Amino acid sequence: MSQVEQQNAETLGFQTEVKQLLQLMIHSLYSNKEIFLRELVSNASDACDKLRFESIDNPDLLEGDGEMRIRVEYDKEQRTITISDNGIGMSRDEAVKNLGTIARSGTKEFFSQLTGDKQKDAQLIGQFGVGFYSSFIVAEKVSVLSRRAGTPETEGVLWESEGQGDFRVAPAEKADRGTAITLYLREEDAEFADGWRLRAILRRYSDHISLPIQMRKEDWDAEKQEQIKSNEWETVNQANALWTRARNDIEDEQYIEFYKHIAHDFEDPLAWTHNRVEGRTEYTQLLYIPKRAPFDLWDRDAKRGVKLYVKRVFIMDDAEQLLPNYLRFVRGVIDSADLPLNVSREILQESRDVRAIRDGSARRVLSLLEDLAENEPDKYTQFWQTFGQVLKEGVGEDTSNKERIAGLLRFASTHNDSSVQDVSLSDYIGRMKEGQDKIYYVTADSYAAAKHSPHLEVFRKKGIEVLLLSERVDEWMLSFLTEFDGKTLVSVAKGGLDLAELADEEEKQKQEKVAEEFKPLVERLEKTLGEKVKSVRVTGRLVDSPACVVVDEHEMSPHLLRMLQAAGQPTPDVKPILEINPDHQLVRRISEVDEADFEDWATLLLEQAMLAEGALLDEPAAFVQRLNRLLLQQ
Ligand SMILES: Nc1ncnc2c1ncn2[C@@H]1O[C@H](COP(=O)(O)OP(=O)(O)OP(=O)(O)O)[C@@H](O)[C@H]1O
Repeated sequence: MSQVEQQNAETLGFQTEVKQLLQLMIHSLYSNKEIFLRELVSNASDACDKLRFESIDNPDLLEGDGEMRIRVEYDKEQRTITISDNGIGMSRDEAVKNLGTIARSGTKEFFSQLTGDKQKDAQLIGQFGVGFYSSFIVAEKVSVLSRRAGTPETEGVLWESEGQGDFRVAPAEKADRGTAITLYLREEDAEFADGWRLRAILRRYSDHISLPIQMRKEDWDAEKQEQIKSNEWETVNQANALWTRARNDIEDEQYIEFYKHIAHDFEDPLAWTHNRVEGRTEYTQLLYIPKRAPFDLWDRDAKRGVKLYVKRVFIMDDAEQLLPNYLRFVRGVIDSADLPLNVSREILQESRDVRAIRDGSARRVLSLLEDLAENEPDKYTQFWQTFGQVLKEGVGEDTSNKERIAGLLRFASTHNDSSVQDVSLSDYIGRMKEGQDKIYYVTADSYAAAKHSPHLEVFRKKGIEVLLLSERVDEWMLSFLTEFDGKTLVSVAKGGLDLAELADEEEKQKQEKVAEEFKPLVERLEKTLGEKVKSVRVTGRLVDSPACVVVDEHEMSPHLLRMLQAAGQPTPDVKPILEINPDHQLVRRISEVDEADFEDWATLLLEQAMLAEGALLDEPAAFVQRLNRLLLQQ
């Protein structure tokens, strides 16, 4: 009979998401079952870290025992494994909340991305993190006996579940604080209740855990021909903080496992950097770049990934002051030798040491990225695809490193005619035409809109490269990035575009002549369109399109205006400048139409220019009527 089937026991349902996660996990993660141990040891280690931190202010919590440790026991006959820790433990309410619900940011995104394809979903689950629930990959029943540090022995809790729809909780006695989790293994998973097997898994996945992980010592009994457990405990991992070891003494495999522990990620990291910084502020940093984006990457208030330690004592998770926001995808550990142990978030905000750590860490991450970009371009491309948009925020956020961040940016460009963002500003400069001293770009709502922008026509004709920008953050970023390596960045959609530098004498003369010739039409258009435009002028920038709209150099681009409007922000009233292509048949035709039709033609010219540029028309129905009227005249 189950231990929980007694008085005062309560049966509660799992949150729907937990049920779903359990189902998915059992069916998707069967090929990598042994990870359950890593997850449980990782939680046990976190629980000890939390207690150590809370006990700085409240030493009574330690109940006279400050030696944290994790123990792993097994019973072959009973087919059980028990993982116990003397960490912070859980009260009844905490057990119900923590082991019955998922309250993590990104949960909604995670569930919305599931496909039903086992392999893909397994990967997603890995990214999301399975934690405690991974016990059910191998266990048909799990029982958790826990008591929060500092509470009476009678206030323990026993939690039990078969990992189906519900779980049971009941009050329980527990002499020592902390948590003991017992897995009742499924018959087919009995192999895990074995000393060799458990030791091997612990060494493989949990060697970096800084607390001792202990198992009962075992000796070979020649007579019985089996391993006999003694009462003595032995430590089976190295049990010192990985980041305190010398780089040469750490295998890549160990770095990778450590990453999985701190980042709660199944995937290997993309790259890492590990350094001891000496001097006025002393600290050790071990920082990782993940391969995949977490589910809450776009949530600027989501947890950050850097854990703060002070002299190897865990202080806090997601210490946002340790890295600038635009590097929020970085995971890792920073261990300071200077900060006080009782440091609070408020102190962190003001500390000079923290500022030094933050600057130093940002520089390290940028060096790591520069190194990847130069020496491992494939990895850098992967990085850029995943986190490029976040890094772009740095151009505006981190003035002291602006030039370095700009050097790391990658763009789609007319040069390779593909949506892949792999052109750097230096690549662009290296390909500049003779006489060209500006970096040209276009911004639009999508790659396709950017690529087909009428503003590009003359650049195509002259073979001048233009960067194609279509991410939301781009406009904002460009307002900070006006120059790179002494070259100004110029939007091809802004009025002041001076292509004179690229036109020869003959062309210039021709343009002036044409402008004179079209003066009457320009004036007529201006009069007819009135308030709808700021002005009308002849342009040399178009080849295939009859007209386009531009804004003045210092005005907000139409794309930015639209983004602000969509976000409900107030926007200035910016009127477009209509530019017409004197070589286009339609433009020639307009100069010849009857006065009665002229307004329709003029308005249509403006409207189609706006549509081509990605704008929404104020009166789309009127546009359609106008178009139909003119079509029927043919
Ligand atoms: N050994 C333990 N001692 C105390 N609390 C624990 C222990 N194991 C789990 N918990 C509590 O249960 C919560 C849920 O654990 P779970 O492993 O599902 O998720 P997590 O550790 O928060 O995140 P992840 O899924 O990324 O590992 C933990 O956040 C912690 O509060």
